[in-house]
Amino acid sequence: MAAADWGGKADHLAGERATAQFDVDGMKVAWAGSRHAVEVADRMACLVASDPVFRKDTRTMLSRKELFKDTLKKAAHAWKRTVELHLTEEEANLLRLYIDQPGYVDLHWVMFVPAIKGQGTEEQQKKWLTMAYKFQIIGTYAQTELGHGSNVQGLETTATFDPSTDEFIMHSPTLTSSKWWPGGLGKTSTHAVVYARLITEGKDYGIHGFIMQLRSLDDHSPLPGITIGDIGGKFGSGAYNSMDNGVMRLDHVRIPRDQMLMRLAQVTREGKYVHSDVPKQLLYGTMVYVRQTIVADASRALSRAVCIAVRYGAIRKQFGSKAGGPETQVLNYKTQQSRLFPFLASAYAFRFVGQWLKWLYTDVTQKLESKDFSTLPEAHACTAGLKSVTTSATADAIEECQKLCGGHGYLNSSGLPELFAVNLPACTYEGDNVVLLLQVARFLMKTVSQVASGKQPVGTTAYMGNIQHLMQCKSVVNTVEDWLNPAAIKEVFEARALRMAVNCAQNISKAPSQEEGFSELSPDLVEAAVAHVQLIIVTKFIEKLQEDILGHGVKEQLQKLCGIYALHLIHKHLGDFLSTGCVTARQGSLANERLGKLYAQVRPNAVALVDAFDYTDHYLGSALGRYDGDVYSALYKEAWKDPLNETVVPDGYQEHLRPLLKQQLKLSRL
Ligand SMILES: CCCCCCCCCCCCCCC/C=C/C(=O)SCCNC(=O)CCNC(=O)[C@H](O)C(C)(C)COP(=O)(O)OP(=O)(O)OC[C@H]1O[C@@H](n2cnc3c(N)ncnc32)[C@H](O)[C@@H]1OP(=O)(O)O
Ligand SMILES: Cc1cc2nc3c(=O)[nH]c(=O)nc-3n(C[C@H](O)[C@H](O)[C@H](O)COP(=O)(O)OP(=O)(O)OC[C@H]3O[C@@H](n4cnc5c(N)ncnc54)[C@H](O)[C@@H]3O)c2cc1C
Repeated sequence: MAAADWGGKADHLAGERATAQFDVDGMKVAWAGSRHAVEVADRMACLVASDPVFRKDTRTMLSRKELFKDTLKKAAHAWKRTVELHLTEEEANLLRLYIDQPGYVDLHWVMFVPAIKGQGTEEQQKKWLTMAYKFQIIGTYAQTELGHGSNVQGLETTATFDPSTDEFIMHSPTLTSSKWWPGGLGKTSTHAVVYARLITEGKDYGIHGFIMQLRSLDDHSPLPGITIGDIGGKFGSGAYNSMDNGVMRLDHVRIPRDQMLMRLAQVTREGKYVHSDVPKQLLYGTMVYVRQTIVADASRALSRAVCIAVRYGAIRKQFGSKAGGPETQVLNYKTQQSRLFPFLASAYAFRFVGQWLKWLYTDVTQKLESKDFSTLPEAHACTAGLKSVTTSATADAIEECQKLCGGHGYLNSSGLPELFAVNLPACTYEGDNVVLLLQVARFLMKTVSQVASGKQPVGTTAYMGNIQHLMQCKSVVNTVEDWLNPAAIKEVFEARALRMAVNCAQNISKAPSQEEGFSELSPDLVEAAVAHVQLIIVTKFIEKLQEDILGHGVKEQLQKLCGIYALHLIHKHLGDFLSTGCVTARQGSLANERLGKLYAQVRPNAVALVDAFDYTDHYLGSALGRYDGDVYSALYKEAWKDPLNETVVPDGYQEHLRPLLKQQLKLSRL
């Protein structure tokens, strides 16, 4: 499909494609999840690529105002096309994805609507979602404040119930209580779910969600008592600057009582606070939902960076043989392979774990609907942990891909700077990654103590039940080939994760208090959480390989990638594996040897493995990652689009350059 917008010109990567040892179409299905998923993604990607309104090749050259207006134009056009073409929800989501420009619509669909769905009563859903689905209102998720983001319980905005009028008074009592960051709040949203401390009958009941109208639906001006604006430019050109992240202060703004989201708790007409029989953590349900979607975003972003670096690495040549032979493709350097192929493997690993996480989320949601809350802690730990590990790895990998592409990777036209700038904040939003890993660690410490008291753990912590074996087992690996055995790989990952968690639990128990111990050991706890999450990713990749995978050679390639993913982690975290006694130094070096062999086996398939991501040139947005590999013409062409090249002699020459040169010339003649 990527060839569709390539137009059948000379394929500089044809030789690379000819060496592939597997069926690329089959791999596309494995990556996308189903044949249907490939087809619908293709259709939506082509729809976007062929529509001039969705062009993005000069995006990084636009001023903030131009970029913002361009985002409004694209969002409105996307909605028009959605309605005209009667797109399904799945198609509309993909359309938004391939437009590839962060904007208010993301918050509307990904947070505002889910917050009302999860926390609103049926009546509230009917009222607000009806309008939201038709874009009669635009909503955002206003939780974070200038003074607090991670510590949600520390938010300061108040919602004080006034029984005399049956209203809540929404107020920002301090500067630090100003809402700060919500996407779309700055200039676009007409409504928001605002999180505030609920105060009734003189008592503070903590954080709850409220629907507020922010702007007039006639002229878009802020409603009385509401001060609102954009928080300013962000990292990188283009990138997340298309989003109007906002600041908002509330001055005793009144809203009707029925605009408190009342599924989890209610305030009666008399002002009595009533809590439903559901866990209060469901207040955080929207974040669980979004964290799950962010894992899929991470695999997509990583795969785009890898696609660019692999294709460019196959085109770029540096240095020849001493005998004056042809120059070497940089992708053939072993150092490039050992830096890049783990990212290729990680992209596939994150994709598959993201598909599993989506399943887990759906399963938990169904259980919650029938009032079974037992799997909520695990869902929280899995979404928090996977969001954290995949986004951190992705941001680091995109940065490394820039270096893998040398100087040209630093150009905006490579697509990498923008990709990095857009994905970097995923390490922070929806929960800072370290804060989230500490949540995972908290869950692990609880599980360890439950195991100690004889309770059998389930789900992703089931391995902890095998504590007798895993605390003392020694890896059976004795040859390089033994590292091909998934059971041997899984065992060392399980043993490492369990031993790190148990070590932490034992050390915490020596501290004066649980809280002090947790705080003192938090760096170790974060590492234990990472080990647990990496185990989940490795396990889900291995489980994926047990499914029916169609297409010649597809499963074999995935087996190699799974091996690379697991073994590169053993190599990278060898200190953990050695210090916990899970592998010996010799086994560690055998793993590294195996890794080198796997890189060599993947090399002839590398370009085809990134083709299987099925990205159009439009979506990839990279002169270096073009499907046809015609990199140099593209770089050359892109350079001339820069506004600096609009004139031969630059603006500023007469005022600043000419006088300087003339003066220096005069001085030299003296
Ligand atoms: C195909 C689709 C295409 C779509 C198009 C693509 C577009 C993609 C767009 C993507 C858009 C993304 C946009 C993102 C915009 C960003 C938005 C935001 O950032 S919103 C703000 C997010 N804020 C946070 O995440 C804050 C982080 N902080 C917290 O979550 C919490 O405060 C805390 C968990 C860190 C601490 O909370 P606290 O109440 O103090 O908790 P305790 O530690 O005491 O825990 C109490 C108890 O609760 C459990 N817990 C905590 N969180 C949860 C949860 N979420 N679910 C379930 N349970 C939870 C915790 O484990 C404790 O349990 P216990 O049993 O007591 O141990
Ligand atoms: C691009 C972007 C978009 C966003 N969109 C929205 C939005 O739409 N709506 C919304 O409500 N919010 C939004 N946010 C806010 C976001 O959710 C918060 O920034 C995030 O939750 C982190 O909180 P913080 O900024 O308070 O960081 P802080 O908590 O102040 O973190 C600062 C540092 O302290 C560390 N730290 C904090 N607590 C602990 C701890 N307990 N133990 C150890 N270390 C700790 C962190 O690791 C970090 O290194 C957005 C943020 C960004 C960057």
